[in-house]
Amino acid sequence: MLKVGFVGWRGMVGSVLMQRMMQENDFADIEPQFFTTSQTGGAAPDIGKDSPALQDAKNIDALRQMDVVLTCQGGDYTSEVFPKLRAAGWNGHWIDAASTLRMEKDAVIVLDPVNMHVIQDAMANGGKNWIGGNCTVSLMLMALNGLFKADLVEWASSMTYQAASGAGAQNMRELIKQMGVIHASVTDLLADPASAILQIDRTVAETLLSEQLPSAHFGVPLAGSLIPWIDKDLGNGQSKEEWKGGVETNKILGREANPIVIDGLCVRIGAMRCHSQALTIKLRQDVPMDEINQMLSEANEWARVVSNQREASMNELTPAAVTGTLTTPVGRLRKLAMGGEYLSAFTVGDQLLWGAAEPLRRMLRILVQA
Ligand SMILES: NC(=O)C1=CN([C@@H]2O[C@H](COP(=O)(O)OP(=O)(O)OC[C@H]3O[C@@H](n4cnc5c(N)ncnc54)[C@H](OP(=O)(O)O)[C@@H]3O)[C@@H](O)[C@H]2O)C=CC1
Ligand SMILES: N[C@@H](CC(=O)OP(=O)(O)O)C(=O)O
Repeated sequence: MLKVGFVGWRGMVGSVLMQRMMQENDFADIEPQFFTTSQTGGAAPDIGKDSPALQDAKNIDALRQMDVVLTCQGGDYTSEVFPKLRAAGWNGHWIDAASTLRMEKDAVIVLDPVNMHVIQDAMANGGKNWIGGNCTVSLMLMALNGLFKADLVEWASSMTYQAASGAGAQNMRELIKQMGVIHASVTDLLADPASAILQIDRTVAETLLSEQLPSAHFGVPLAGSLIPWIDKDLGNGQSKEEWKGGVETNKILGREANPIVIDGLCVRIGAMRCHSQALTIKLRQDVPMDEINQMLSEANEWARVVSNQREASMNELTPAAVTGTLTTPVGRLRKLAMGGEYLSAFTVGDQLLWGAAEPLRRMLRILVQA
């Protein structure tokens, strides 16, 4: 059995990974060892089987005993520990949720329903570094897999509606606190059916910009507003999140030499943990809608086409409907007024499942079954 060291298992992404591994009985086929940056010697989590006490996640000698290290601890941890571990001669498999190593030459961005061929090629060539993709990119590729498989995408523009969870657990809490403060500022007015809506609106607008609104994590209001910038400013008008859309998509697809142009704007909205994206896709040819629907729905078992009708879109194509599930529905599919080669699409996916934990869990299974 492979000895697998888990780091970052109690964080938000790590907890979702633990839940999924227990649901799929993955722990039955590995020898787990849990690591920590803060509670060395503490008890391992309850995963339905005994595992030894927590070890120090910075202890290179302890990590070297593992066949696989799977980390959801974050980029700072990866930057500090990964080079030391490799320098110490460790030749095991490193599976990571953080972005740090994604664009390294010897790293594969893993999303096996989309790029199993890339993973298999790397394994055959001795690849050892397996990195989860950016959530927005992975969710877009899961939903639109059929079009990429058929090499129908000439270019795509993705306009995103990204959930608070992408910024971290504290940001999710802050979003709800902001909602609470906004509601509290107008509770009396709401209770009075005769109160003027413009009075309510004015009070809410003042609250959004007041000191009362908690904004230590987002820096600005998200509830009742949005934030049209995610991740670093690259200095050329593009955010780092937007840059990832192009480079990571092409790396996942294994087509860096012949890239598809992907670009757009990334926006944070007040959803909890589902990212949504509106896409304009330029097809290489004018393919009929029934063929497009079929390609998309047959591409993998999680992509599901939602018919482009009001009721279905409102009920099945929203963060509220998709949260906590592994489906990556795609809808609002129609040819745009620009012509038969221009397709619109709207997709939603759980940012912590296919967006973060699930590709890592499945990469571990691939190694276990190899
Ligand atoms: N959030 C996201 O959407 C995505 C995140 N990632 C990557 O995953 C990394 C981890 O993200 P995320 O899971 O959101 O990070 P968290 O902040 O939830 O967890 C990170 C670590 O913080 C420590 N920690 C301290 N206090 C607590 C607490 N009260 N509860 C739980 N953990 C605590 C834990 O380490 P210890 O047990 O050692 O103390 C934990 O492993 C990110 O930095 C990023 O690189 C990747 C894709 C998406
Ligand atoms: N940046 C993403 C979340 C994330 O962690 O992305 P990455 O793994 O590429 O750093 C978001 O804010 O929604």
